[in-house]
Amino acid sequence: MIAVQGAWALPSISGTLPELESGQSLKRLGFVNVSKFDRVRGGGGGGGGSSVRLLSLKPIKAMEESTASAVNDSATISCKSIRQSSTFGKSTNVMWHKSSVDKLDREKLLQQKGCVIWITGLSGSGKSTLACALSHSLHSRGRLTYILDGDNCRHGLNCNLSFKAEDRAENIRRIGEVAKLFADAGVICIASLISPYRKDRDACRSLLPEGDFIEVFMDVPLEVCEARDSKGLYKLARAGKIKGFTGIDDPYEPPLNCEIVLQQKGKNSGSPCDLAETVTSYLDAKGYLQA
Ligand SMILES: Nc1ncnc2c1ncn2[C@@H]1O[C@H](COP(=O)(O)OS(=O)(=O)O)[C@@H](OP(=O)(O)O)[C@H]1O
Ligand SMILES: Nc1ncnc2c1ncn2[C@@H]1O[C@H](COP(=O)(O)OP(=O)(O)O)[C@@H](O)[C@H]1O
Repeated sequence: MIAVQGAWALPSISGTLPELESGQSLKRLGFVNVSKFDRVRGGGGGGGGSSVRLLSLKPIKAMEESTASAVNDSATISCKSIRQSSTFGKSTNVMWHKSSVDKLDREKLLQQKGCVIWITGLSGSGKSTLACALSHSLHSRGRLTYILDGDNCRHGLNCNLSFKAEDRAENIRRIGEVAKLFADAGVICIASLISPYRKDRDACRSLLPEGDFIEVFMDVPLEVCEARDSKGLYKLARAGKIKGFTGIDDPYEPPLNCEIVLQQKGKNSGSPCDLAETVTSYLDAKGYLQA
């Protein structure tokens, strides 16, 4: 059992050996890099087990100093903030805070590399189905994934956005930013949304380090998507009951140079599991399935 009091003020962190001695549990909590502890015997438990405590940690105030840290021998907790404030869009006087636990630490813990798999294509091209098959396949191999589905995100995060071009752009920008956070967390993030405009997808790509944005194009002809029409939306669009439907009276710009193209032209052009396997093999070959 580990007890940690207060997120910024950490008067004591205690636990039992060998949990704490290995540092694993604390690392999992994301607070400290620990190599040495003060040991406290007994403590009224009667079980004779050792317990370990980090003593004399000073409270950290994140905003006050450029580097706030609490040191006890070799145990250090730190939170660095860049002193110079900046402006981002409408956010003025904002500062970046850097934690002592970084992406590499999290990737080591998860034994994988965080990245974004961006699945783009027409409605009905199989984006959501591939996202689910891929997530299932990776999960069964012990890899942590998370799906950001366009349809699903429009139920909450993006419920104030329509399908006009600037709202689609904002939808994609937000999902791109969230996907970036997931990748930074070490997660294999699967974003599945039409994302019809090249420049919006490229903007999301530019948020990530080289190689970490893997664009997957569901290359499925409109006729095939329309024949599937699993939600009946093409029928409504053809009847003029939905305006600005992608592929009917709204544009879709296919990628020019993406990492993976999944073509489904004929009837037997690959089951969702086959398609997921293609993506998994790519991730494996590029080293994303190990730390
Ligand atoms: N006008 C119009 N055009 C396209 N799609 C429409 C539209 N209106 C509603 N829908 C439904 O919304 C889903 C697409 O949402 P996305 O967030 O992926 O779209 S976008 O990336 O912002 O273009 C899409 O889901 P998928 O079929 O899974 O692609 C549709 O169910
Ligand atoms: N690889 C595939 N082969 C044949 N049918 C598929 C495949 N992937 C998806 N489908 C079917 O196509 C329809 C649309 O799939 P869906 O994943 O909802 O597409 P999207 O998310 O792009 O709108 C569903 O009925 C689904 O069962």
